[in-house]
Amino acid sequence: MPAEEFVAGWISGALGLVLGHPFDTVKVRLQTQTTYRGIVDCMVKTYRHESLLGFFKGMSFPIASIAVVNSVLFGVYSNALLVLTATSHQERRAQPPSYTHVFVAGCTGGFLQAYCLAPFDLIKVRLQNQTEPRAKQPGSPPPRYRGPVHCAASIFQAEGTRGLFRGAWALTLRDTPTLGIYFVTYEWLCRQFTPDGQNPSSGTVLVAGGFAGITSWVAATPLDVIKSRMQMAGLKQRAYGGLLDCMVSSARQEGLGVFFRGLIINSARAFPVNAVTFLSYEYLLLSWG
Ligand SMILES: CN(C)C(=N)NCCC[C@H](N)C(=O)O
Repeated sequence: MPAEEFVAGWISGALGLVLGHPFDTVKVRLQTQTTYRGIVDCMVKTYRHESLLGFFKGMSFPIASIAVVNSVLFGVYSNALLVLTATSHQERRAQPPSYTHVFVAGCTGGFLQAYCLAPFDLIKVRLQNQTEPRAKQPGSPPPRYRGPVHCAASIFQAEGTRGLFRGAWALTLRDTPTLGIYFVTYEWLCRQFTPDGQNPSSGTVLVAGGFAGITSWVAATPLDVIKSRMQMAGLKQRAYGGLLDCMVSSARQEGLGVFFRGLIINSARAFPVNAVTFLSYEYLLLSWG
């Protein structure tokens, strides 16, 4: 099993993650809290109340976890294509796989990464939703979680391993098809702008990666909202009876627009994050031969 894809996936994912985390914090807050009037209001309030550091809450854990998550995604995707088409990453420009194979390999990568991602994502969302300033201010209550390890330990103590996988179902449903869409969009755009048999230029990779990110996140947003709400359930809002109950009661209370909360910020974040992720992934694999 070629291992370079796993390492390239890890490094490229980490670069994309740092770039996109401030957008991600605003998105999670808009999806799970009703105190903000929109993106700008959320950004202004976060900055005033918590300074620039507020945008980077909950980032240390994803940085550590991206080693697992993105390397599983890209490593499984590439190795699934190897099984399906008997071609290595280097051979795939000369013998491009069919879009069906790309979709199936993407879904497989998405499905497996979702299970690795679930506990890390839960902790990230819980920490991002703590709006208390970092520096202790007189009269303000201390945040519920002191950091990622404390957050993980508290959830584990209260609810056991199952608690750490809260929202995992919604996450799997979100990521399995949308990662198929992600890789198909990337491949399709690369092929449109690249002569047969050649490697795509850096510009093509940036644009194709960016649009792959946007397309997949547009498709993922409805389940992303549900996933974030289920992860927060039981803390501030009421616990839901399951995924369907969360969907129905969110739609009843807030209208169908609720499924598109965070869509704009998700898309704005997705372009630079995935442009950088794919560019560094392709570059690393090319330079390792
Ligand atoms: C629609 N979904 C779930 C994705 N496209 N997932 C791939 C993640 C890529 C990058 N780390 C990001 O966070 O955008």
